[in-house]
Amino acid sequence: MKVGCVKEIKNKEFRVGMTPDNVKSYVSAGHEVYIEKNAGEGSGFTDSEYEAAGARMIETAKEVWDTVEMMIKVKEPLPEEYSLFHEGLILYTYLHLAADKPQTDALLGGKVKGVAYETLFDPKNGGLPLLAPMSQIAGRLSIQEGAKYLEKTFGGEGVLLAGVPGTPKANVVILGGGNVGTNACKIAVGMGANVTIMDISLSRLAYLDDIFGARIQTLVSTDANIEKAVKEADLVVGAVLIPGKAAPKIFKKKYLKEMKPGAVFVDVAVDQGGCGETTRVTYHDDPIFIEDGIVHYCVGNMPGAVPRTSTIALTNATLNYGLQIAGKGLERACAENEVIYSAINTYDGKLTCKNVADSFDCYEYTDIREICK
Ligand SMILES: NC(=O)C1=CN([C@@H]2O[C@H](COP(=O)(O)OP(=O)(O)OC[C@H]3O[C@@H](n4cnc5c(N)ncnc54)[C@H](O)[C@@H]3O)[C@@H](O)[C@H]2O)C=CC1
Ligand SMILES: CC(=O)C(=O)O
Repeated sequence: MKVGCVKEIKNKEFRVGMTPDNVKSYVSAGHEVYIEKNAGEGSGFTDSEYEAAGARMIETAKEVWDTVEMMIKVKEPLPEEYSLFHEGLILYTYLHLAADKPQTDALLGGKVKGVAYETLFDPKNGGLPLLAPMSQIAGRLSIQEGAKYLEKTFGGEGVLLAGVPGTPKANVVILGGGNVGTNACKIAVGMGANVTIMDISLSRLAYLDDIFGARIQTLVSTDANIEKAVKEADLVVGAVLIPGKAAPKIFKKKYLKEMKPGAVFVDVAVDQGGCGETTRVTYHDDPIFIEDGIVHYCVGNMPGAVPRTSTIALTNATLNYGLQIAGKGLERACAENEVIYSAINTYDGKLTCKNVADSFDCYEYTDIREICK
């Protein structure tokens, strides 16, 4: 198959969909690989490394889009890229459609086979194996960024997470105890903060209680518990997910006025629309805004800040499923490994992810198994 990769065009996005080592794997499997010149620059991969691995380096993104049967990216396509879609193209990337109707319309209209990293569910491989590595990174970064924006000169209340002997430690409240939440917890505990983590899953809370023991407080995520906890919080991390769906708005606007002025809210779940009523998307070059005295950090591509680590971590996970899809074609890859069905969000003009369809009122859901054969 002809597979390829273009330079990401999202604001301050430096990750890339394929490394030179990935290229070697695709070429060894008999595929032709097309890479846009300078695509790997932001992650520290040079054109000559891609060429040595067997890639054909292409001058423009348009030529790559026009040539390939399978495009391997990191972020969702942006409006400037919609006109480059062609019928039957396999687009293997993060899509986050529940937060993006224009993109959903473009993929359906272009009859693109949209294979979304974030909904691929593989119970034998950790649940959401193509989301997990970026969630690990974003979870860890959420505390690093939160600590920075708690500094007075960055607009925060002027509190050090760990405190020092004789002063109170900061209170960190984490909403959602999955991959982002667990990694945020690890760093916050490591930095010496008081950590409270909430989830709707009791079994997840039991797991967190087992691994962190007395160093954290676990609570069921209810409106009452959230309202009580955030009043005392210095840093709140939004880390909830219902795969494919728009995030539930559990961090309410009315809480802001009851919180400490200068407290920070890092909404990692912003890529699924955000779990804060006051969340709006921000970018790395202007990552915060202040509403009702609370600093909001809502960057939808947090791992893009550490692209070398993130590209390697992401492609470690995407390579194996990507090789299955390229090697067998999407249809046979699904038939032989049924977990891949769960990643297909759009196919032949139909919306095939139930949770995405449920997040909108306007699309009919089609069962992918009925049409992808
Ligand atoms: N902004 C960014 O750069 C990045 C954003 N993300 C996003 O972070 C979010 C979380 O991802 P993961 O941790 O990997 O998901 P996950 O599936 O591992 O964990 C989500 C957790 O949220 C819990 N949850 C669901 N509803 C809840 C509620 N009402 N209250 C409390 N907990 C609730 C679930 O039970 C689950 O344990 C996703 O939207 C993901 O796309 C991930 C990586 C990078
Ligand atoms: C998960 C995601 O959207 C990201 O890593 O940018």
